[in-house]
Amino acid sequence: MDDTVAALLDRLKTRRNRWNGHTLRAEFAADPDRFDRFSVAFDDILFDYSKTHVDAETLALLVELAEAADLIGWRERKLSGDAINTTERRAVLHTALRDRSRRAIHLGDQDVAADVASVLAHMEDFTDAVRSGGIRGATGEAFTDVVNIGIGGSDLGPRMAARALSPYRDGGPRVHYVANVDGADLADTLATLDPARTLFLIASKTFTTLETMTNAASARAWIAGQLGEAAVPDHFAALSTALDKVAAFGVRADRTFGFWDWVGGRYSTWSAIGLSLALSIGFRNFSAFLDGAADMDEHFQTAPLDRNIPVLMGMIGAWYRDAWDYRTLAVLPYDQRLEHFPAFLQQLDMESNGKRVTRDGVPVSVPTGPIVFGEPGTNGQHAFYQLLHQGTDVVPCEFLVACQPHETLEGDHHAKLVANCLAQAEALMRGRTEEEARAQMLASGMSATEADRLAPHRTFPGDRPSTMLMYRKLDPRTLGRLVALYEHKVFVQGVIWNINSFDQYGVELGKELASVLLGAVAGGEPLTASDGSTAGLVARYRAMRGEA
Ligand SMILES: O=P(O)(O)OC[C@H]1O[C@](O)(CO)[C@@H](O)[C@@H]1O
Repeated sequence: MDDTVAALLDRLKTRRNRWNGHTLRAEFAADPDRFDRFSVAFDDILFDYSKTHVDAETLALLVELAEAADLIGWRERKLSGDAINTTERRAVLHTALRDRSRRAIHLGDQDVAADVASVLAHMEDFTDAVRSGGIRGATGEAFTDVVNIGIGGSDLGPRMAARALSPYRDGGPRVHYVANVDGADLADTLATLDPARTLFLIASKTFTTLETMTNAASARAWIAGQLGEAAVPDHFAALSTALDKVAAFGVRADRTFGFWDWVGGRYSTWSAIGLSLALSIGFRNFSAFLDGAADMDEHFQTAPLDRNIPVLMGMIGAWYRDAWDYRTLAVLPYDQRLEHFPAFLQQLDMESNGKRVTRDGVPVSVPTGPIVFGEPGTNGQHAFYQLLHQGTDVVPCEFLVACQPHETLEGDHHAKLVANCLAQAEALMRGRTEEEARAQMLASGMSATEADRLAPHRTFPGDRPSTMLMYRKLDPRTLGRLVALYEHKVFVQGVIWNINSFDQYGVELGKELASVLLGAVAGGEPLTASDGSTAGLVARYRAMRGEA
């Protein structure tokens, strides 16, 4: 890590001491303008960070840190197509997938904008034809169901977005997502489907991933078994960079949607990998989703650092991770249709920034990415919020909430939802002192002895930080903005930590060992290199199946 960056991180650690014996609650009491000073709006999205331990001086230090880490330079290098994924020697150009200005970028002989436009046009034609019944299955039936077979980045983004934007389906096909190699995933999905009306999308950047290839082979066998081998080409499309492997699987060229090695898996929803989403919500809505991301790209590129939402989110996260040693991050959407957003962010954040060496391969000197988890509110309130409020670990929280619902139900669902969201953030920050807890119990008529006994249990330490993203409505454009916002946030943190956010070697060792173990698990081949525990478990597994 650069000396200036390290010195600034040290100054931030010292700055943290300002909060010893001082609380956010006191800060709000002393500063009636705190919300205005520590919130920023970008069109329909408001980012409120006034409930974090940021003050004017800390904000200035965080901006200085971003500048010292050369965030602006890295942002430019990324956009220009430099190979900033240094380990894999690849450009990182997912922003080009939604760049409506079609800014010219050439990678060697490749005209990136032209290639993106051509695949998008193909996706649009296909989407329109499937949705209108122009493209049908082998028996002449229109497609009512689309099954995306993919995992990781080839699953989580489109799955999350299709659920989030389900009100925009407008007669489009139902979309299903099969990821797990556990046969239960595919079998349970197939049980609900009519093969004559089902279209499969095999989504895999590499077209080698064990889970996806296993599920694709079984889906292919299911169609061949139900409709005959000749029906297979009519019921499959593929989304991949590995066009030769797609052809070998038997997918027709006109059903093949390509993308490129400069699109990372977890950043690929904007590419052909988003086809299931486009089929679900129609291409016009898919375009609005891309436009929303482009809006956020523009904001990230042009807004001053201290008014730049992804920069602020990234820097605040880095401040809590490095100066406060907070190890986790809860993402809490008060928006049921964002139920898959935490899982999507787990891959985006943890696969990107779960790194222990710098770009130069030396151990990092500060903690990197947090453990990300979350659930939609209000459900999470009845599960793990106890720990958020009274546990021994402080968990910074990111709340998300829409101002307008899609529903027009009787009753006050949305007002109750929003009241709960705001209340949780307030409760985490404000807390309740032991005196307040005791006074409340006495006021309710409880005896002094009982109030004394219960007071420690009913005390909330408070001063627990959270941010709030409040947006008008979860429509395609806003979802595009939110997803791009988090992409940039993760990038910002990778720059501060001087790590490569765009490789994922950490997933490989387990995959390699699984392929070694498969022979022993499935066929009883001798285990030569495994430890005693693994060998014992394999033996037990085979014995339980009567195969030993
Ligand atoms: O799209 P593919 O090549 O099947 O890969 C799926 C996922 O596997 C990973 O390589 C590792 O989990 C992810 O980065 C990727 O999104």
